[in-house]
Amino acid sequence: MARPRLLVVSMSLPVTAKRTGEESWSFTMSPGGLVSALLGLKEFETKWIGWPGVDVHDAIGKKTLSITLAEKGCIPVFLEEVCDQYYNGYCNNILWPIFHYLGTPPEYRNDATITYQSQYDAYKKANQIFFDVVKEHYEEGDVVWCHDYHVMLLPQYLKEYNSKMKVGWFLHTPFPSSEMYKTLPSRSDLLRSVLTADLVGFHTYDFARHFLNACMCILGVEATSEGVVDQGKVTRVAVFPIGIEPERFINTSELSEVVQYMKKFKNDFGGRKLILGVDRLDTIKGIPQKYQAFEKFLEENEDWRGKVMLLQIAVPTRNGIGEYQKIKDQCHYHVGRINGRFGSISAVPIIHLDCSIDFNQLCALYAITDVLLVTSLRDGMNLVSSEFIACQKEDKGVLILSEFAGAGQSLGAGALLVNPWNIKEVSTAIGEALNMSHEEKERKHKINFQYVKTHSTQQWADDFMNKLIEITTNAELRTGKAPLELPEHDVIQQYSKSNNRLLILGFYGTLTQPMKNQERRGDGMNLDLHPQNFGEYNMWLAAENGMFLRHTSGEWVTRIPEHMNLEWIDGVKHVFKYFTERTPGSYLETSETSLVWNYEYADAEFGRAQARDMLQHLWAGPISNASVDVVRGEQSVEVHAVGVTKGSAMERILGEIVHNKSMTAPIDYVLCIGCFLGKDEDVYTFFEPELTKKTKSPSSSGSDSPKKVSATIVDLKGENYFSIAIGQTHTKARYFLDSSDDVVQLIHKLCTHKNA
Ligand SMILES: O=P(O)(O)OC[C@H]1O[C@H](O[C@H]2O[C@H](CO)[C@@H](O)[C@H](O)[C@H]2O)[C@H](O)[C@@H](O)[C@@H]1O
Ligand SMILES: O=c1ccn([C@@H]2O[C@H](COP(=O)(O)OP(=O)(O)O)[C@@H](O)[C@H]2O)c(=O)[nH]1
Repeated sequence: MARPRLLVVSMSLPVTAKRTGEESWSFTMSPGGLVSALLGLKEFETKWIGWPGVDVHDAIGKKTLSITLAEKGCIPVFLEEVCDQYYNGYCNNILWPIFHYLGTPPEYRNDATITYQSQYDAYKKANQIFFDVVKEHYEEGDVVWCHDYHVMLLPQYLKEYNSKMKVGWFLHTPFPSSEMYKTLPSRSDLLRSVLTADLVGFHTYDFARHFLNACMCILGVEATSEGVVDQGKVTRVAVFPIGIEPERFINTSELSEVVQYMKKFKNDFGGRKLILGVDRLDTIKGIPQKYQAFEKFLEENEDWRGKVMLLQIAVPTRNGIGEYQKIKDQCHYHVGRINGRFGSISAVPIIHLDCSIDFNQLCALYAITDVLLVTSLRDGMNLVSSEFIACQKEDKGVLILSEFAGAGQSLGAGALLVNPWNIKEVSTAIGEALNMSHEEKERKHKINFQYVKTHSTQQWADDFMNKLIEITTNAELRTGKAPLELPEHDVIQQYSKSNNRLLILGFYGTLTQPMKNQERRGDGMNLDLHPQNFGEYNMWLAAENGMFLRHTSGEWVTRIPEHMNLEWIDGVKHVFKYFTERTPGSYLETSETSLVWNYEYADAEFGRAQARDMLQHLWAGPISNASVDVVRGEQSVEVHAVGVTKGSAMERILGEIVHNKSMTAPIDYVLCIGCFLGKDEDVYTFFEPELTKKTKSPSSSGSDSPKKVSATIVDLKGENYFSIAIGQTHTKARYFLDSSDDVVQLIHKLCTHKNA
């Protein structure tokens, strides 16, 4: 299959432009791992849309820059006056610290024009500008891949413009715990927008889990292992750890120019062991902590003084932000102090460079490094670690890696993992690395080299794109369209023509109004699915997702599958009871396979807050390893065994009904109406295989026979099957009805027609 064209959208283009004349431009590579990684995307026809790193206000400038960038496959986004409050403000002074657990910054107090709101407005405006550029260049079939926290509103703008666009969003930073994320004032808008994408990707499982948790706690939507389900729409959430382009580093480190650099540097360093740090000069990289740990090491290991040095490449970044200027001063302070303390006339222990370096020199440094020291306080991935591994030569170095970098999960096995806040621990790790045996270094390197070689950036992009294409293609095949208006005439016609009819009706929201507090409190009606409410009808009642079944004239029978693990129930009940006692008006509904905590009669705001806390307790405790689904209802939290869906119960229910009814003719009419959660929508597709096959005799149950229902039981073709969702725009049902009133009217018409 031909690969679609890829529109990559990120804040920064891979090159930063500098004006050299009225119509001329020069370029340097933009800093950071995102750019390094995406430059490795070779197998897609790609256009890259982003900010060129410079403000351009005149028409000639914009035109000439656009033409020059087009030769590099890049399309500029001119952010002009919003740039400062957008990039330095909302993105890097609000989102970045929150996403990296550095806290929520207070509003600026010394400039009334820079407020939280003004920065968020700039963020919205900038995302709108990105959208305008994508819209201008989008061609049908393109995949739009949005990158990072700078463009969280873009998926929504794109989908509102064209719901068929294939849109992915990938976050390169950590996604913080929901406790941290929920401090962000615009938390809901950003989540809702991201959820409009078809696929949402993260570097690690932790980040994905935090995101799902935030969606559940803040938006109250259902989160499953597949992603987020909201009003029937599923947003897939998955993990794609990024890599590097290993060949680029391996090959470069073999160039003769690089070998020359290696010799030169070794000579310059005078035989001392080299500890290397390569980071953007960012608050998250823990550079002051690194210096303190090195100082501690020198303090406690007199023998090593003069025999080891730390070279820190501190790549300039985000100079317009006060915090970044402060961190520079802090680093300089530590370097001066430590060099003063442990330096000699011939050498100082730390070399700190406030600049980026040439790629060949970087590879040469990686190749001769004895210890790469990564002390990020938080880091999405940290590609420097992988680059170092790729460049290593015969005499292997050791990777000391912060456990708070995403890379810790991938490269931890071949590294010394440290907590960068624990100065003593990092200092000890430095000693361990410097004293490590050759064999141990080889062993560790081998593990990581294997990983780095096989998890390339190309692989990462392929995985993400393949998943995105698979999801969007399947979605097209599965429904291809929104549900249709119900052809009422056909429903009635087919009903009257048929001999053996099956009507499957949901209860809450289908036969009842969706209930709000006041309504239920007011009328005092008992709306439980209780046989006494249906006693006069000849029908079957299924409760608890089909786990219990009875005819109105009979007794309840249990249909719990054997081997269903229900060990989690006691622990969950304990947590539910705790919250019931502390939330006036809430109550607990228990059953054999599920537990529901309902706060519909509690104070709405407090109930929601309690539900959020309860979910945290559940995830951390009783359900952390259990096979359960957690369903967050509008005013309830439900926990039930995995796989307990209405569709999976259909087979059992049907078997029971058929058995009891001693059916002679196959079912030739099915009407299935409901207002179900996403996971229960399989009830609509349960009969679908029947529609595509011819009715077979009981003896011809060959391998192509649908597994679910015997051919003698059901005879459906398509025109006599109607699946109907109430009030859902994304659904597996074929048709929709607006409300339960419509359901009642429809049933009424079927009855009168029959009786006429
Ligand atoms: O463009 P800047 O503001 O100078 O920032 C540079 C990039 O920093 C961040 O990089 C992240 O992406 C890397 C690759 O996935 C990852 O390894 C690293 O841990 C992250 O910090 C930022 O997310 C990018 O958008 C910036 O371009
Ligand atoms: O002078 C330099 C030194 C390093 N890098 C690159 O910057 C990236 C840093 O990526 P990482 O994922 O480690 O962290 P980020 O800066 O994205 O937070 C790596 O690809 C480095 O090769 C750079 O552009 N210039």
